[in-house]
Amino acid sequence: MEAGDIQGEMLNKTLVVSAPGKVILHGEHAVVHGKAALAVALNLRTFLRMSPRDDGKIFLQLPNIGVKLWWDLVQLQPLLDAFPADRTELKPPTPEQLARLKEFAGTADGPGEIHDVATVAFLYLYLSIAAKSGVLPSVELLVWSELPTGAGLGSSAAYSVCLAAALLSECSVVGYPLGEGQSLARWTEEELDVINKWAFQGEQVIHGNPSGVDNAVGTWGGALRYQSGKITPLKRVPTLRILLTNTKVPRSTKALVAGVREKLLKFPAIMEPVLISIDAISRECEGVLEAMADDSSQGHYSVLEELVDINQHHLDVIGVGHPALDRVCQATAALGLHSKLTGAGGGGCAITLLRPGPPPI
Ligand SMILES: Nc1ncnc2c1ncn2[C@@H]1O[C@H](COP(=O)(O)OP(=O)(O)OP(=O)(O)O)[C@@H](O)[C@H]1O
Ligand SMILES: C[C@@](O)(CCO)CC(=O)[O-]
Ligand SMILES: [Mg+2]
Repeated sequence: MEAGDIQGEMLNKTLVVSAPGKVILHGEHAVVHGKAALAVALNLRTFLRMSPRDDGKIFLQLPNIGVKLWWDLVQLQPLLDAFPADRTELKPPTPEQLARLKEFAGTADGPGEIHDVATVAFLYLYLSIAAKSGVLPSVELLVWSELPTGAGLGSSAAYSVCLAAALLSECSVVGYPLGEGQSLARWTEEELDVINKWAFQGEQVIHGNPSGVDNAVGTWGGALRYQSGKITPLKRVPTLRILLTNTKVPRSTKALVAGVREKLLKFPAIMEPVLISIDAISRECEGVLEAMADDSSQGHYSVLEELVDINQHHLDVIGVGHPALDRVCQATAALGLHSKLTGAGGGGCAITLLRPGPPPI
């Protein structure tokens, strides 16, 4: 996996930002309930291009989901009263704010799907960030991704990270990343922290109750352990070869996360031990990866493969499996390989751990 992080580049007043998707090795869903997850940045990215306009309009083009919308800024002005300018610390989006934005999104001009949650996430970040300066910038934004949307690879997080970085730069909350003569740059650690916190807001609009692991990887890149907001970069990680299989079964992370919460409330004594076990799998895997950094003997792979199998069974128990994912697990098992779902599950992508050397197919 190629380490990734947000990159920004200025091309004659046009800002281009990109952020990586992610794969969760272990810990999905458990991480929403305070357990540890291990995640790595993918070499597939989301790109955002923002250019200034001088006609008092704002354009939003989201070709991956067929959205093409524009508004006159005077239409957005009345919404600002729902976005306090003196916002000192980041609070979750309020139901009232989201209701007003969903209603407003219905008034946009343009042929695209106007109710997608991505439009609402954009409006939420745009108004929240612009409210700090009170000036609504007239810009056009195009967001395009290499990532399949809704497939467990962190597409919503990469989308939110790009939006946050671009809008925070436009409103001078963070700097423009590029210095004189530079063609590619990243923001400072402090600025990345601000971008990550705002990206989490975007995830809250899209996901409802995200843990923050996805936007953390989209912001910081590389490989990391994430637990309850604490980001620990994994410094010594061996190169792992991982096969990604997209079942192409559509699903909603928000609905899957809500389903696990319901099950946890219904069967706490049954579900909590499963989440604790997933936490232990994440920690065990981290230890093995550290050991592999010095010694990539095959023995370590056997342990990693066992952890993949145990985690996949736990994910079935908490209700986020899918027959299509089972088929991937069975097909790879027939070749002596080990697979698990990645991300929210219920369809989407599975990961298969490959050993060094030629694949068995
Ligand atoms: N490139 C994009 N352009 C516009 N909207 C996007 C884009 N990528 C993701 N989204 C938004 O994110 C939603 C998918 O988010 P969801 O969290 O369900 O899937 P995911 O992030 O791909 O998977 P996971 O959260 O399991 O990693 C899409 O329906 C859309 O609203
Ligand atoms: C399912 C989940 O754990 C990972 C989704 O990629 C949700 C989250 O942590 O926000
Ligand atoms: Mg997502």
